[in-house]
Amino acid sequence: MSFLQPAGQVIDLGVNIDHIATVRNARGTVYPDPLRAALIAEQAGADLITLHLREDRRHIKDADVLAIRPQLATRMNLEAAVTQEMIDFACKVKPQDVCLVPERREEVTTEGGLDIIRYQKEVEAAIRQLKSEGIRVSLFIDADEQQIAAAAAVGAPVIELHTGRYAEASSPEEHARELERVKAGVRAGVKHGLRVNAGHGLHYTNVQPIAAIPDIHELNIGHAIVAHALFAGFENAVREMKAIMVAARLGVSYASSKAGQ
Ligand SMILES: CC(=O)[C@@H](O)[C@H](O)COP(=O)(O)O
Ligand SMILES: NCC(=O)COP(=O)(O)O
Repeated sequence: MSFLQPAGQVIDLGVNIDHIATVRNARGTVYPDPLRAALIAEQAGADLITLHLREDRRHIKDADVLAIRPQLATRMNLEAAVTQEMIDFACKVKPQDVCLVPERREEVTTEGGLDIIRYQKEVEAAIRQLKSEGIRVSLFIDADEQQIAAAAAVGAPVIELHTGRYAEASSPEEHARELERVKAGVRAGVKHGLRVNAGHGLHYTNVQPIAAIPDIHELNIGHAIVAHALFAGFENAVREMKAIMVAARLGVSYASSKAGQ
């Protein structure tokens, strides 16, 4: 599903389900299930499902990617580091999109964009291999004119601009400066004939100016949605647990909604 904006432009929402797996892995349980989250997200209007198979497997696992891929009605955007292991795995799974991202084991989250100039050879080889499997490749980069030009030069059809600095801006001046940087990045991407997406750190209160940029095709958002879901659904979750307990004590049946699985 896509949303028509007043200007007649369409923007897609990619729901990143990484942090469903973070909650699951914190207890080593099988719930909450990222597949279930992906299917609910699609029903709620997500245009694609994004998931990041980190090298340390801190959230999404190989088995999640394999289970989710055939179940999606929309498309899968698999985020992966530029390593031979990840590229081979992606070629096996064959998601519609692969977004190549930088990775540092010790980082809490993806801190910046992939340096296409520094890793030109590796990125070119990865794009070649992924393209040969019919996978569209996106490069997760900073809104930097030189990186954008390099992304076009290595043959990527899509870039995703890292909006982390925009999202973390701590003053109105910095916010305005970072928004302008993203806008300039979008213009540069369009000039180079690239499809431009964006994401990272976007929230219910900062997404509006980014979503309003007409040439952005897609926003990938995860952490804020998962965090908001906790409170949007918390009341029902408590109510349902209490109802199950009371029904059990009274010996009456209660149809549980498989809550939390
Ligand atoms: C590349 C990117 O921006 C997303 O993968 C996001 O980083 C969510 O995953 P992490 O929280 O593991 O970084
Ligand atoms: N590529 C960005 C993404 O998938 C979502 O990042 P975040 O919303 O979890 O920060």
